[in-house]
Amino acid sequence: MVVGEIMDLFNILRGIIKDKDTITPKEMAIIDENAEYLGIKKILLMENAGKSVYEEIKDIYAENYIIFCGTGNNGGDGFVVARHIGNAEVILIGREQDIKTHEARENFKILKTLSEFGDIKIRQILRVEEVEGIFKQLENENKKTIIIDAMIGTGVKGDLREPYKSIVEKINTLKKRNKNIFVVSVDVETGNLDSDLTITFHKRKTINRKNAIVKEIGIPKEAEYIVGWGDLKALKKREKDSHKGQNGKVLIIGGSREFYGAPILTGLSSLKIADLVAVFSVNKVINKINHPEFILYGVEGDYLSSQHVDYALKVSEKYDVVVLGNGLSVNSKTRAFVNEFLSRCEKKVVIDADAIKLIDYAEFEFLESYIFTPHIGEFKRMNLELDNPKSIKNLKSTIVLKGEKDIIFNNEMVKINKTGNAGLTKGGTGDILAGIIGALFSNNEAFLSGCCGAFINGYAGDLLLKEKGFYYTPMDVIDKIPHVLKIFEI
Ligand SMILES: NC(=O)C1=CN([C@@H]2O[C@H](COP(=O)(O)OP(=O)(O)OC[C@H]3O[C@@H](n4cnc5c(N)ncnc54)[C@H](O)[C@@H]3O)[C@@H](O)[C@H]2O)[C@@H](O)CC1
Ligand SMILES: [K+]
Repeated sequence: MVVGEIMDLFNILRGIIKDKDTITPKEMAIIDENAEYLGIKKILLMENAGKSVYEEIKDIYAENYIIFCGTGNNGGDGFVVARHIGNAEVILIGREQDIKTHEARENFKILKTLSEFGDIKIRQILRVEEVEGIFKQLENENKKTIIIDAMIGTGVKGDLREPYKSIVEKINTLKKRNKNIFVVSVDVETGNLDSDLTITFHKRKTINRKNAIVKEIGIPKEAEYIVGWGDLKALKKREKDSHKGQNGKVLIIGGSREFYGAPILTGLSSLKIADLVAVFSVNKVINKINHPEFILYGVEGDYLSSQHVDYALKVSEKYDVVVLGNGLSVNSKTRAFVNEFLSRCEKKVVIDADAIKLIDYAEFEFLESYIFTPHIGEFKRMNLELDNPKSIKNLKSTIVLKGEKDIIFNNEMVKINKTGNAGLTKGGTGDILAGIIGALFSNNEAFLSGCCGAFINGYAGDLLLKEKGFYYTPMDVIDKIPHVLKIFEI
């Protein structure tokens, strides 16, 4: 499939799977990072965010501006608003050295310099008692005052802690007592703050309690649908004190008399990420495996068949994810195995290669617990009518359609991945992708696992292209997986 065809297909899917109007903080963080992946710096977005708040409030009459800023990027937006207003009192909740991000720090430094010459005042506080005086004064203030809440935005975790909790309560009480106070929240209302106006960025957030005004801040629509390092950062982090098994247990079911290498490649790539990897196959394959890292389950015969289903199901109970299909061969025995296994298996399954060809799609239900990884030839057998919205609406499984660009979709989301190059057309690289996705799927949602798997696999190929040109092997790709994970600090 050439790139033009891939883009046509992608655009058909985008026509059916509509963008969401309201997004979660996690989705916003992915978009934000992927805007940077596309070359748009976060500090530019912060500038646009702060400026858009200023534009929205500049015509509201006020003589006083007090901006409460937290130590994350929501606070950073507040610093930008202060600079645009020009005569504001900024209250940083924390110390300068507590400011968490580069962008917020840069904007704070500018404000500090401005405060030496102009009408910006800065205070750094740790306890609510340090602002009691301000609240007392504001209670009897006759001048119109705008309080800006740049305390916490989409980075909120759990219930509000002090001193935020008390500051929010104080502002709520103050508003009831003095009608001259107008409260504006930046992006998200902090805690249960009773703000009069909320200005949110790019898209409405699921955690907005009020009807927020949405402002564009220069995030291109492509940042919503391209796979980038933002997706990788959304993967569940490996805990430092985690123990064996917590980072994924993957069972590879595949292999046959003819094809013994495919499940090994899948297993080896899974092993770079997951804690435990097992291979279930015919003994002809198992006997050829001499990797001490694998747990091995062998059965008699040339092919897996229906008589092996009970055992395969029993074994699969010990694992988080099954990767099914690599090197299985296509015949009546393996067809019976695949269909019976899937109809009885309740685990998450990555369905690849021959398994995609063997499924009887007439009675098949595309469950949420499945990820399919077809190339276009396999995809065509899957009985999905892409120009029929009904067919896509019922598609709960995630599909990773491999090609020069990979399209990842289900009935709610569609994304495209641009990592990878022509060196990845060699036999075996598809097995590697299935292994990576299987490992990620142990601890992450299907769609995110599909996106990140495609990105990691392609990026490994891109590193190799730089080093060796197009002539690298599947084993080289496997060896590069840890490098990719290190680059993106996964
Ligand atoms: N997503 C985007 O595209 C953009 C985001 N920007 C801003 O960045 C914000 C997100 O920034 P961050 O991810 O740095 O996070 P936030 O600044 O929203 O929040 C993180 C800070 O809040 C503290 N915090 C979190 N939960 C708390 C709780 N329960 N009690 C007390 N303190 C708590 C954290 O310790 C940290 O200091 C957005 O809301 C938005 O305002 C903008 O700069 C522009 C672009
Ligand atoms: K806020």
